[in-house]
Amino acid sequence: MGKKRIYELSKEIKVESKKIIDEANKKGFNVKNHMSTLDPHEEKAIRDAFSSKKKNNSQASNNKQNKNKKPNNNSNHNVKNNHSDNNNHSNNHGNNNNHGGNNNHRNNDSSNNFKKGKKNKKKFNKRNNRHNRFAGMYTKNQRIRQNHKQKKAPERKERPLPETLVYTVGMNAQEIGKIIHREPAEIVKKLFMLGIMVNQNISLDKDTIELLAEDYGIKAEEKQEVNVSDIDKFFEEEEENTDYQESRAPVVTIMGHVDHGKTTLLDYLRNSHITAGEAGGITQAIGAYQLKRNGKTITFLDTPGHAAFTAMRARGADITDITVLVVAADDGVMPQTVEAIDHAKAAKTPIIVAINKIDKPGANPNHVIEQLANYELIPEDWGGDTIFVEISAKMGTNVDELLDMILLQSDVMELQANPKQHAAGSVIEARLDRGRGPVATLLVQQGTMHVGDPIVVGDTFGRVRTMNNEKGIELDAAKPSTPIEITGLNDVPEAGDRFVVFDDEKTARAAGEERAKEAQMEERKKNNSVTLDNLFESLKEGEMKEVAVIIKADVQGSVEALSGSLKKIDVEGVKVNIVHSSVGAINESDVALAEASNAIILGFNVRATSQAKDQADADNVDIRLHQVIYDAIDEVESAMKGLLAPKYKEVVTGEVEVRQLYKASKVGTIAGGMVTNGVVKKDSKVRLIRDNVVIYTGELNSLKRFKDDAKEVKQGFECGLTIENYNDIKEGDVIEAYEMKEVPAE
Ligand SMILES: Nc1nc2c(ncn2[C@@H]2O[C@H](COP(=O)(O)OP(=O)(O)OP(=O)(O)O)[C@@H](O)[C@H]2O)c(=O)[nH]1
Repeated sequence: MGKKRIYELSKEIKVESKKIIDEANKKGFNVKNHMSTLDPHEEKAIRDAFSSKKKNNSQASNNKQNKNKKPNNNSNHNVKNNHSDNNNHSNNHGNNNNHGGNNNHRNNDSSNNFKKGKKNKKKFNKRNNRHNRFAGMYTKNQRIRQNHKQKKAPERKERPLPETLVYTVGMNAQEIGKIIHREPAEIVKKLFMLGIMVNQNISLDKDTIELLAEDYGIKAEEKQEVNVSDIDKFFEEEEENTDYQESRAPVVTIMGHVDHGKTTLLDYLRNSHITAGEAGGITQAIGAYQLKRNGKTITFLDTPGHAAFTAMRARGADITDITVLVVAADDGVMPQTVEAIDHAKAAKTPIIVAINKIDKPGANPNHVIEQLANYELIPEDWGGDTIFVEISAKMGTNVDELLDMILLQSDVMELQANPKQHAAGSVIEARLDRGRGPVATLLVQQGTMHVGDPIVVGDTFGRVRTMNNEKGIELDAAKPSTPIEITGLNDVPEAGDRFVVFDDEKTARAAGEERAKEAQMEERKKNNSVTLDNLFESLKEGEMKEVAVIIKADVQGSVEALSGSLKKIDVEGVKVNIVHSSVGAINESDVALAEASNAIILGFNVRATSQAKDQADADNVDIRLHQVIYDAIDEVESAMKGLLAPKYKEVVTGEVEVRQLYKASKVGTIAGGMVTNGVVKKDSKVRLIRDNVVIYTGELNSLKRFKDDAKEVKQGFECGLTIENYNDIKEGDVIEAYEMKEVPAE
C-alpha cells in the first residue's frame, strides 16, 4: 500500500480535507494541506478516528431524532393544516369567482375577464393576508421549523453534477459553478477546504480546476480548441491558399518626423488623383483610400504616424507592403525619422524615401542622403538599393514619380491574392456611429467581400449590412487591397483585429461569441511578454532565436558601447537583435515598439517617462535600468544562459522634487523639496535625476523635517536633505530614493 494524499482519503471517507488535516495534526502526523500524504499506518488511524466519530454521530443524531419526533410531527401537522386552510380559502374563493365569472363572461372580451381577475386577485390577497395573521399564533419553534422547511426546499431541486467538467484554464468559480450547477460560494468553500484561498472572480489554473473536479468526484477535461473562433488559422489558411492568384494593389503607409509633410503628401495625393467618375463623391476620412496611376491602383493608409502603425503590428496585423519615409530636405534626419526606419525594418517592409520640401530655399537633399546612409538606406547611384524621390508635397512636384516608384517596388514584390474565396483581412479603424451603430474600416487582404456576407471581426460578428468606399460610394463587392467601410456588426472591433467571412451567420455568431469569451479569458491570464526573467525558458522552448532589445542611453557614446557589446554576446547560437537605439528618456513609442517586437528595453543612465512607465506596466514590457554598462551586458548574457538569479532587486521607494537650494559652508548644498511620491528614508540610496537622465548615484547624508532630523518623510510633505559627497544639486532635479530588497528564491 502506498502513501495516500489527504484529498483522496477525504473523498473516500467523505470527510472534508480540513477535518482530516486537523485530526492528523492532533495525532502529531506531519501534514500541511490537502496535498500532504499519509503512510498506511497514519491512514488507518485517521480512518478509525472518523469511522468511530461517524458511529457516535449517527447514534447521537438517532437519539436526537427520536427525541424530536413528536414535536416535529406536531409541527408538520400544524403547518399542513395551515396550508390546507389557506388552500381551502383560496379554492373557495376561486371557485366562487370562477363560477360567477365564467357564467357571466364566458366568450366575452378578454380584457373584461382580466380586469375582473385583477379585482378578484386583490380581494383574495386581502383575505389571504388576513388569514396569515394567524401565523402569529404559532409557537416560535414551529415558525422556525416552518422557515427551515421552506428554505430547504430548493435544495431538492439541485441539478445533478455533470459527468465531466469541460473547462478552459482561467475560468473562475462563477463560471465553473454554471457548468456543474453549483453555487459559486460552495465552490469557493470547497477550494478553501482544499487549502486554496480564492474568491469567485479569481481565475483558476489547470491544477486547481482538476483538483476541484476530483473533489466533486467528476472527471475534468480541458476544452480542445479546435474551434471556429480561431480566425487567425482561417486567415493563415486563406493566405496560403494559392489555387488562384491575381496581382493586387500595394498597401502603403507614410511615416516620418513631425512636420516633415506626411499629411500634406496624403492630402495632395487624395485630392489630385480623383478619377473623373468619382469626382462627385465626397471624400470621407475612413482611414485609407485608393488612387489610380496609369491604370494601376495604390492603397494608402491614411493614418500617418508610428503609433498607429506599431499598434496595428502589436495586434498582429502586418498590413503594410511598402513604407514611404518622408524626410524634409531643410531639416534632415530627426529622431522620429530614425524611429520610423526602425519600425519599418522591424515590420520588414521595404522603404521608399521621399525627400520633401525641395521647393524650400534651405533644402539640401544631398545632406539627407548622406545622413540616411548611416541607417543602411543607400540610393542606387551610391551602390545601394533604396529608392529615393525628391518631392514637394506642397507643390506636387515629382509626386507622380513617387507613385511610379511605389508601383515599381510593388511589381518587384509580386503582390498577389486570391479574389475567388471568402474575404479575410484587417481592421484599420472602427467607431460607434450614433445612427449607424458600429462602423468599421476594413482592408480586404484576401478574397472578395460582398454585402450580406456573415462575418467575424476580432471579437465581434454580424452580417455586412452596408459597404462603401472612402468616397461614400456603395459597393457590392470589394477585392483584395480595397479599403471599405462596413456596418452590421454587433460591437466595435479594434484597429488591427482580423476579420474572416464565414459560410453562414450561425457559425459566424458562434465564432464571434466564443472569441469574445476567449478575449475575456486572455485578458485575465497574465500577458506572456518576454522578460529577462522568462527569457531562458522561451529560448529553451525554441520560441525564440534572437533576443530583441531596445537601447536608450544618456549619450550616443553609451548607446554605441552598449549595442556593440550586446551584439557580441553569442549564447548557443542565439543572437541579440537591436531593434532600436537612441539617446533620451524611454518614451511611449519605445514601449509600443518593444511590445510589437517582443523586445526588452535597456535604459542606461536614463529613466522612462511616466506615460511610458504606465504603458509598460499595462503591456508587460520589461524595462531594465542600469548605471554600469557591464551590468547591463552581464544581465542580458546571464538571462540568455538561464543564470539570471538576482538576489537583490532594486525597489524605488519615493521621489523628492527639489524646489529650493541653500548653501551652507559647513554642510554643502541643502536641497529643500517635496516628497511627490512614496517615502524617502534617511538610509535610502539615492539617484539625482535631471531631465530624465541620472546625474549622480549615492547616499543621503542627512534628512530633515524643518530643523529636526527625520527617519523618513512621506508623500506630500516637505523635507530638506543633503547628498553625501555631492553638492551640484539644481532646482527642478528629482531625487529618487531606492533600497535593495532581497528577492526570495523561487
Ligand atoms: N514649402 C513646403 N512646405 C511643406 C511641404 N510639405 C509640407 N509643408 C509644410 O510643412 C508643414 C508641416 O506639414 P504636415 O504635412 O502637417 O507635416 P506632418 O509630417 O504631417 O506633421 P505631423 O502631422 O505634425 O506629424 C506645413 O506647414 C506644410 O504646409 C513642401 O513640400 N514644401
